[in-house]
Formats: sequence, structure tokens, C-alpha cells
Amino acid sequence: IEQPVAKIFHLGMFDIGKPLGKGEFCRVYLAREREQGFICALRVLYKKELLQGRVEKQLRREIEIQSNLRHPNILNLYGYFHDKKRIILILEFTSQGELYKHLRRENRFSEPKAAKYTVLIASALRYLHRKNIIHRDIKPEDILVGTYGNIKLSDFGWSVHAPSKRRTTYCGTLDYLPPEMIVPRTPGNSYDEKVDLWASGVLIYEFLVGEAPFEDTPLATTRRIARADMNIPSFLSADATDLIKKLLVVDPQKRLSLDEVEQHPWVVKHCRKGE
Ligand SMILES: COc1ccc(C(=O)Nc2ccccc2)cc1NC(=O)CCSc1ncnc(N)c1Br
Repeated sequence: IEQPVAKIFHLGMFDIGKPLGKGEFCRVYLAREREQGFICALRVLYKKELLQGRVEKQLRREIEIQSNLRHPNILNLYGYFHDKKRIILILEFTSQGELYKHLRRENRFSEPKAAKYTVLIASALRYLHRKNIIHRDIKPEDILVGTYGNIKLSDFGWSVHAPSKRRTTYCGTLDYLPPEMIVPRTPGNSYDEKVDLWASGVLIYEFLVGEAPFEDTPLATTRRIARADMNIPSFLSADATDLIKKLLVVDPQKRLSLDEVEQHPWVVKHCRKGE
């Protein structure tokens, strides 16, 4: 789909179009590569800010990891370049933008739609976990929607994201953090990929209810997460309720595995293969 890239300025071999992200920290632009007219999203990061935020190491590690990922439900990082002041990430462009906008507009998703998204996210997580990568940051704000409605896990580099208006919590939301990252029982609070299963439960809840299960004041949220203290509205089907309850379990080892999520009746019912 040809996207109008009204040329505002150019950066390297790219013509820069409209801003895609908002907020002073989130400089993401629609761009077209000059030679082949290749459409992409460019994320511009200022070295000064990265140094202040001491995140240049995290960014380097992330670019290293993300450059080797290839999955239909993970936003592609094609590469990067830098000039004196900036580092520019060359990212896959998704024409339908951020999933959280769709969720806010529709208030909540139907169960079939939520189940379809769940399967796609589980498939991306399985791919990451097989490579020993824990995403840790799965929330509607970090999921993008492609042209044909398929979704892409992205990593907005939370540390450079302004405390977004979308969540009124300081420096990223607590809503998606699992108990073991809130109340570290084991010294050095070691956690494993089960944190992504907890976050998947929070995500399914938010898809179906329209708000996160532990949304509250920061203090109350941490208390409720630590006890998995949520109430599931009665309009959710029994299967959906069952899946959420089996993911939002305090003990990480007792949470469902990705295989069990994909084989859960709620998912199977709504996502018969090939539909
Ligand atoms: C693989 O995707 C990333 C990988 C890495 C980082 C990142 O900044 N890491 C990072 C930055 C600083 C410090 C530490 C980590 C960010 C992303 N992703 C993004 O920034 C998403 C940009 S928004 C957007 N993108 C495409 N199409 C649209 N319609 C939109 Br809206």
C-alpha cells in the first residue's frame, strides 16, 4: 500500500514523512528509502538522551538481539545507522499502528478477536523463549497492528519512552509486572520466561474487559498483583475466565505453559486452524 510520505526532511538515504509516535521522546517517522522507495518506520534516538538515561548499553544489546529475530508477529528491526547526534533504528512499518488505540476505540475486543491475538502473541513468545529471550514488556502499547490485522510485538525501549499519558503510572506501568518482579521472594529476584505468561494473562484480561486486572493506585496495584487479587466480570465466558485464572497465578511454576495456552479450550474454540 503506497503511503504518502510527504517529504519533510531527509535523513541519510531516507525521505522522512509524518510522525508515527507521539510525545517528545517518541520520535518515530514514516520514511521511504530513496533508492527502492522502500517504506519503513524510523525511530530517532538522541545520543545525548541515551547517555543521560544510561541506556546506550541496553540499546546496543537490544539491537544485537532484535537484528537476529525473524517472526511474522515480531516487529522487524532491519538495521540502524547513526550520525554525530543521533542513532536511527530502521523498523518495519505497520500501517494500522498501535493496538492500544484500537482497544481504547473499541472499548474491548470480542472473544474471537482476543483469542486470535492471544494465539499470535503466544507464537511470538514461543519463538522468543526458544531463543532464551524474555520479552518482559508485553502490553497493548507495545503491540502494533499490521496491514492485514496481524499483530507485531515491538519493544519501544521503555527506558526512553516518556511516562506515557496512556498510563498514569511513573516510568511505565506496573500493571503488567508479575508478583516475582514486584515482591522478589528469591534473592536477586531471579525470574524466568514465566513472567511473559503472567503478562499474557493480564493482556487477555485487558482485551476482554477493557482495563487491566490490577489497575489501581500504584501501591494498591502492587498489593493486588502480589496476591493475584483480581475480579473477573461475569460477562466473560467460562473458558476465558478459566484461562485468565490459570495464567494469573502467583507461583510462576504453576502458570500454564505456552503449549497449554494454545491448547486451551477458549483458544481452540475460537481459532480453529486455517480459519
Ligand atoms: C523492534 O522494534 C523496536 C526495537 C527497539 C526499539 C527501541 O527503541 N529500543 C531501545 C531504544 C533505546 C534504549 C533501549 C532500547 C523500538 C522498537 N520499536 C519501536 O520503536 C516502534 C516504533 S512505533 C511504530 N513502528 C512501526 N509502525 C508504526 N505504525 C509505529 Br506507531
